[in-house]
Amino acid sequence: MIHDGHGRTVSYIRLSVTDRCNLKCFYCRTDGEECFIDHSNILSYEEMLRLVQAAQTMDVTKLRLTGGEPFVRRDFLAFLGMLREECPGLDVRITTNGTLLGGKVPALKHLGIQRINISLDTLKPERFAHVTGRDFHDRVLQAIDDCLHYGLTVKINAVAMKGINDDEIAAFTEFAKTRPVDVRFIEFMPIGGCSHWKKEYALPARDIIAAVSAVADITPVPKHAINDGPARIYEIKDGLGRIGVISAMSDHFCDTCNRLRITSDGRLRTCLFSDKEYRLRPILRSPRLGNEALLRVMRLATQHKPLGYKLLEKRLLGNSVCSKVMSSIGG
Ligand SMILES: Nc1nc2c(ncn2[C@@H]2O[C@H](COP(=O)(O)OP(=O)(O)OP(=O)(O)O)[C@@H](O)[C@H]2O)c(=O)[nH]1
Ligand SMILES: C[S@@+](CC[C@H](N)C(=O)[O-])C[C@H]1O[C@@H](n2cnc3c(N)ncnc32)[C@H](O)[C@@H]1O
Ligand code: SF4
Ligand code: SF4
Repeated sequence: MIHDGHGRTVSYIRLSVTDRCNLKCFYCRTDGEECFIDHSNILSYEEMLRLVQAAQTMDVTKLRLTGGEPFVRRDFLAFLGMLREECPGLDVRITTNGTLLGGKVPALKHLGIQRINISLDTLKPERFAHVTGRDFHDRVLQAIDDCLHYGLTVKINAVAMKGINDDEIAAFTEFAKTRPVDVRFIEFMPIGGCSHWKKEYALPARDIIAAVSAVADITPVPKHAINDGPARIYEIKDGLGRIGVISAMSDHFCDTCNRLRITSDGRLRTCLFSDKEYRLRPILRSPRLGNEALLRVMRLATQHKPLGYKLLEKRLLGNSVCSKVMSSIGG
């Protein structure tokens, strides 16, 4: 088990397989012009597999595949197959916008995917189109139903924004009451050079929980396992599902942070809020350097993993805590 300089252990990698996405959620893709990483700089699946295998030797047990939109990348299912074959025992999860899942859920099940996080900020179709730029609300609802039908564990991610979807907390609570899903409200984070974040959008977790409590009887669930995510989860009395909050802004969870991020062009980021990156691609592509060199950098990076909330307090970039957009970091 590898420890960082603040005594935390790393057991979880978030790997972005692409920076491309078929949606343009206004809180995430703030890059005005379409500006994607050049194909030649995107890691091949073989290179990604090498990174994952190296991470496993550092006792990483959980891998989340994210993006951009992971299902936009060609042969993504084949990559899942490679991971299943080459990394048995690894807990592989996916975070997706759900819009491209149509017809793929049986294959996911077959490939051993048991858990999936699907983003859905609103239960209103017109609002969905307004927030994401595409009219795909039906597809996401269908994807959630398909995943539940095939027995996958589903978490819903909803970025909570005052003036945008704060009037839907009761509706989402009902959604979680009537389906076996965790609906997690995420506080809007000021990520990306020209982030659209404004304090007027801020909806702190305590206000969300107060609004949920007004319509349901909820009880906090204690965290148990090292790989429990950053969400604080609440059971709903007589509900099939649960409600959660990811309070990255108002009540940070940096002291239990157990994760590293790798972008699709092979840059290791030790904190969502820090622009400091460690370039793994040149090592992967060097004919001279092997896994030992990769591991050396990964260990060194981990030692210097910061406490993100301190960067948030400083907010050196004005509105934003870091310059890279969320869709190219992976969330
Ligand atoms: N600040 C911060 N936000 C995070 C971190 N990990 C995840 N998030 C945010 O939480 C939201 C949901 O992330 P997911 O991709 O669903 O991953 P997760 O919450 O770790 O998932 P689980 O392991 O299923 O709980 C996204 O907006 C992420 O950016 C983190 O370490 N720090
Ligand atoms: C960057 S997306 C990538 C995966 C996939 N495209 C999706 O939407 O689930 C991962 C998560 O980051 C969240 N996210 C994006 N921008 C955010 C922001 N500024 N603040 C909080 N969460 C954000 C999204 O809602 C999503 O749940
Ligand atoms: S990466 Fe995810 S959150 Fe960002 S624009 Fe695409 S679908 Fe929306
Ligand atoms: S802000 Fe950085 S240190 Fe804090 S929980 Fe997120 S990734 Fe970890």
